[in-house]
Amino acid sequence: MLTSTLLQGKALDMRSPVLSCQGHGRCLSSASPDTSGRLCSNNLFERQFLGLDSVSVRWRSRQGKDFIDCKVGRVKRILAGASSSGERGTSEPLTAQITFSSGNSANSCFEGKKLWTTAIEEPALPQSHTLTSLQQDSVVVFIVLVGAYIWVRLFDFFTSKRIVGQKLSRKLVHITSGLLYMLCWPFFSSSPAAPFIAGLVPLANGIRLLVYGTGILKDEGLVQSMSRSGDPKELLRGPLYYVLVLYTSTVVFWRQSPVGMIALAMMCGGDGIADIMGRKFGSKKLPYNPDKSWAGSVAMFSFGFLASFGFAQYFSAWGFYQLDNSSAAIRLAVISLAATVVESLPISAKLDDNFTVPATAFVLGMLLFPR
Ligand SMILES: Nc1ccn([C@@H]2O[C@H](COP(=O)(O)OP(=O)(O)OP(=O)(O)O)[C@@H](O)[C@H]2O)c(=O)n1
Ligand SMILES: C/C(=C\CO)CCC[C@H](C)CCC[C@H](C)CCCC(C)C
Repeated sequence: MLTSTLLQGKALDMRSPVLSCQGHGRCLSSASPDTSGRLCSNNLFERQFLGLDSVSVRWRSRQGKDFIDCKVGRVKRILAGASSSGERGTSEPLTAQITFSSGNSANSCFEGKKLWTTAIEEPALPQSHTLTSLQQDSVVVFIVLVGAYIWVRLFDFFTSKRIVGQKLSRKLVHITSGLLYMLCWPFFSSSPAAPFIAGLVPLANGIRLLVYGTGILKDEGLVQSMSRSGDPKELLRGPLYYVLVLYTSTVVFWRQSPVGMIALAMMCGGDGIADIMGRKFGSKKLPYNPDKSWAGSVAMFSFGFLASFGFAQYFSAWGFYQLDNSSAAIRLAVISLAATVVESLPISAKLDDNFTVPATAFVLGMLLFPR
């Protein structure tokens, strides 16, 4: 574990954080205040470091002649920089996202845009000791691809053995596939190529749906567990939209923004549970749509909100972003309500829920959770 010693005797610039010099490496002379840090949303400050594996930060803010010690900032995430080859060499710059907060209003400790940075020269680890980003992503994507194939085959089996009815099987695949896929996102590397490698999973399943949906190949089990009517062409609608939304959320938003996660939580969790609860308890129909019910919509709002809030905690725990829980809860509730209202409209015949629900979440998510 690295030990840390704060830079001593540095006349702190107004509201400039002091990055500690730490580790087994040799501390180089501290760099001059560097304005290259990028002010991220939600109190994240991103800064490229040379050769660092970890930094610890203490942010002090001067108010008059006194300093206010903010809560010790901590490194949320070291995002390994990658050279063109996608490999991280020890000489490659790293990006650390660091959170700051303070005993008083965060702003007073966060207005600074300058960082004192201290680079540490570290002995280059022999390549054999470090799994390169590409190796890590290749292993993870292979595991998830196999997992996806087995997961869908499992429901084929349950359906064929009549352990689970065809309608319920389809909905369980709908609910669980995307959420399980999202749970795997943190295991990919922090290379810029990682989301595109992870996106191979929905892409491969989309190709599978195209091949079986167009009849190029036949697979009765897959069709039964993925369609309502048993018509292979149905794979080219709801299921195909579903994997396209998974792919879009992965490559456009990935884990750095909650927007993609919210769309998947609403499409997979919310819309999926609406069907199950609506069919079971949906005796009271909506006044403007006899095909949908209050039970289904209430279930969609509740489960969609809980799923998105839960995944927000999950990704925050991994350090990908830091959300203020009360503010995030309100924004997530607004998005969940909007997506639920859109899903309840009598438009499913023309516009598939697997398009309208995530589209609503994408638009509102980008407005309420700007990058
Ligand atoms: N708000 C909702 C949503 C669904 N349902 C119930 O669930 C059934 C299927 O809902 P729907 O969203 O139409 O699912 P599908 O479109 O069939 O399935 P998918 O979204 O996977 O295409 C509806 O007929 C209804 O009985 C409901 O009662 N209330
Ligand atoms: C029936 C479905 C939607 C209609 O509303 C769901 C279709 C599911 C896809 C065919 C399979 C998707 C697999 C995921 C991309 C990856 C899941 C990985 C995880 C580890 C199970």
